[in-house]
Amino acid sequence: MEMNIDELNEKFGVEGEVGFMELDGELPFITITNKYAEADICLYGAQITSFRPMRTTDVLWMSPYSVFEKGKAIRGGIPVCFPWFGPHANDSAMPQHGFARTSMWEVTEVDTLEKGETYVSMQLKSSDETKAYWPYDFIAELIFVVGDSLSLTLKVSNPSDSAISYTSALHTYFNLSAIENIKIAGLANTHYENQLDGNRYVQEEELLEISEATTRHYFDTEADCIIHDPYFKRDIRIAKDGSKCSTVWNPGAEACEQMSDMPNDGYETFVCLETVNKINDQIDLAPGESHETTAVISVE
Ligand SMILES: O=P(O)(O)OC[C@H]1O[C@H](O)[C@H](O)[C@@H](O)[C@@H]1O
Repeated sequence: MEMNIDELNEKFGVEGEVGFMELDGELPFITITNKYAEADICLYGAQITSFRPMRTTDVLWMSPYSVFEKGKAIRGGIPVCFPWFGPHANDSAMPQHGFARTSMWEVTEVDTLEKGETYVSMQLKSSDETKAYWPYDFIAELIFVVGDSLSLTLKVSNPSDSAISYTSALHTYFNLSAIENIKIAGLANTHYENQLDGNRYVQEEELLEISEATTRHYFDTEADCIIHDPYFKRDIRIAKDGSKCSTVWNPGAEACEQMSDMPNDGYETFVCLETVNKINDQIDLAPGESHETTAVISVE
């Protein structure tokens, strides 16, 4: 049973730190304020839409034209793509990026950790509704730790007695001063598939700069990536675990114009650098197994 705002506040609210409210329409959000940062997480999609370490501008980009309506994906923050990332493998009628981002998640725990960070866990379990898209049993948990860094972990468990396989992404939209100002470190000498021409390449440049529509899926990337943004005077570091694939996406001007939930110049102020399990890193879970994918985002 879905809990209402009063019930959520009663059960999980923490005076002065964690509250529940309807923001941007009728969708319920968790709002977090602690000594390190502020953050907003929507229960629809378990999607964090804002992470503001103290005295810095938002690390996450949100489209001002995003819709906040059940049945539609929220544009910005960190959508969770699961149990598939990208189009469905063999049925084009299925939703792009799976159903996790358009499902209501249940809050299972809220806690204040020893050093004052806020811990939130949310859960999405298989149901008749999810089985209409994907006929398997699963338990997905998304665990956030909001401190001076933001950590999120997608843990997927297989409670059934047959194997399951999935792909996923923590599809992070980073807020930039401007796309032409940034350089991304951490991807040099790695192989990638360019989704826009279907070919595979090696990135020879030390630093990636983005000057046109870009959709690259990098393999065997386990190192930290750093987005240097000199005009915002910050470096954003993305460390990860349990993921060997990273996707870099920016739609560029032309594709951006086609997207109704993004202003025409939206592409100028974000880049998606996504923590992915796909291509050579699909996850296969035997009965009883689980897998954790973690991204830790910090500002330097
Ligand atoms: O528009 P969405 O369904 O949210 O997808 C946005 C983008 O997500 C990923 O980065 C894919 O690689 C892109 O091909 C896609 O355009």
